Amino acid sequence: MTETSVKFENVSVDFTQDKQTIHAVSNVSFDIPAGQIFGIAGYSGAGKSTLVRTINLLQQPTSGKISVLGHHFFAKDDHGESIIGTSELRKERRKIGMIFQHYNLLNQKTVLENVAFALKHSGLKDKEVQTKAKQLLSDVGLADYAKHYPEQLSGGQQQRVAIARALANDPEILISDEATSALDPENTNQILDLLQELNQKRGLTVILITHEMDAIKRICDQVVIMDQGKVIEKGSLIDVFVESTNPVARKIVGNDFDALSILQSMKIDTQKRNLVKLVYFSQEISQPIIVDLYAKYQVSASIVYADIEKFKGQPVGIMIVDLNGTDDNVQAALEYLKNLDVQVTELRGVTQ
Ligand SMILES: Nc1ncnc2c1ncn2[C@@H]1O[C@H](COP(=O)(O)OP(=O)(O)OP(=O)(O)O)[C@@H](O)[C@H]1O
Repeated sequence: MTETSVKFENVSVDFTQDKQTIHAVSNVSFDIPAGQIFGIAGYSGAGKSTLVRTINLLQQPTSGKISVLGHHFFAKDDHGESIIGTSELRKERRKIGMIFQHYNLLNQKTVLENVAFALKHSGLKDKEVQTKAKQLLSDVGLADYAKHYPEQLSGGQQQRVAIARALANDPEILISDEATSALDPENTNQILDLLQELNQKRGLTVILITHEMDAIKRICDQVVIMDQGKVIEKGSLIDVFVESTNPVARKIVGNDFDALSILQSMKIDTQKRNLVKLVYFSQEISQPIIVDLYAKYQVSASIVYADIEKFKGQPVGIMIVDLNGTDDNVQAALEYLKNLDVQVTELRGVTQ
């Protein structure tokens, strides 16, 4: 398996409408590592769907370069254009499954027939098709629903059928474009957990396009935030949700972890106080930190703000503390915290 599943290099997509040019995607470059759950988030109209449609060339870029699973798919610059051949593209597209907000199931066919339909060109014999389709339904938790018709199923169950169908050709990449947007919170979480299970069991790369930040926080390893066609933030969940200082990205991901917004809302004067933000990755660590700082360095730490959030099931804590002690002791205490793998950001003067 290649290490990078999708590589975008300076990808742009323009549309012309009523003689106006819409820059739906502008000069986007990033890699999606194989085997990850990779989120692409942003407001409606940010360019997310257009960008992911370039992966399997359902949408041809205006310029830029795209490689998928180590294969060159498309390149266009001032010197010319090169595009993967039609038959090779057809073959490669089988490695890319897609699910959408709309399930697009055939209502006159049973659930099993819907999945079997996707195996029509697989070269398998009828019996093998039936066996594989049944296995796929079992993989998505619908073993008992083979003979049902789509309309007899809930939205969440129908999306499971769509997932089974998308997995029919054993893809290496599954693109989920707002697949949970029409579902209630419980069904949303069940579908997200299924995507995570498929990622873990099959090594499937999942590309999750969504405007729902809770979905990203629940299962993604990395995320890019798009706004007006551009990537404005990218990195791990901690990089984006906790450490980002990009004002638009902050608005999109929320302010729960943003020290600046927290301090502004509390009207705290950061000029006069020795405030630091501590981000740590274990629930148990907060109490010992405070006690240790005093015991080891005679630095008292009053808690201004504390919160714990789960990122991909792992609790992450954020505290803003006001440190009091001699300058040397405060510096020694900060070094001690950094050695404990606590991310330390000094906040003196962040609010003016
Ligand atoms: N075929 C098209 N012709 C003209 N404009 C388009 C076309 N497809 C998309 N756009 C425009 O490109 C921009 C990006 O749209 P896109 O659907 O990629 O955004 P998005 O982030 O996926 O949002 P949403 O979740 O609402 O679909 C929007 O301004 C949209 O109106």
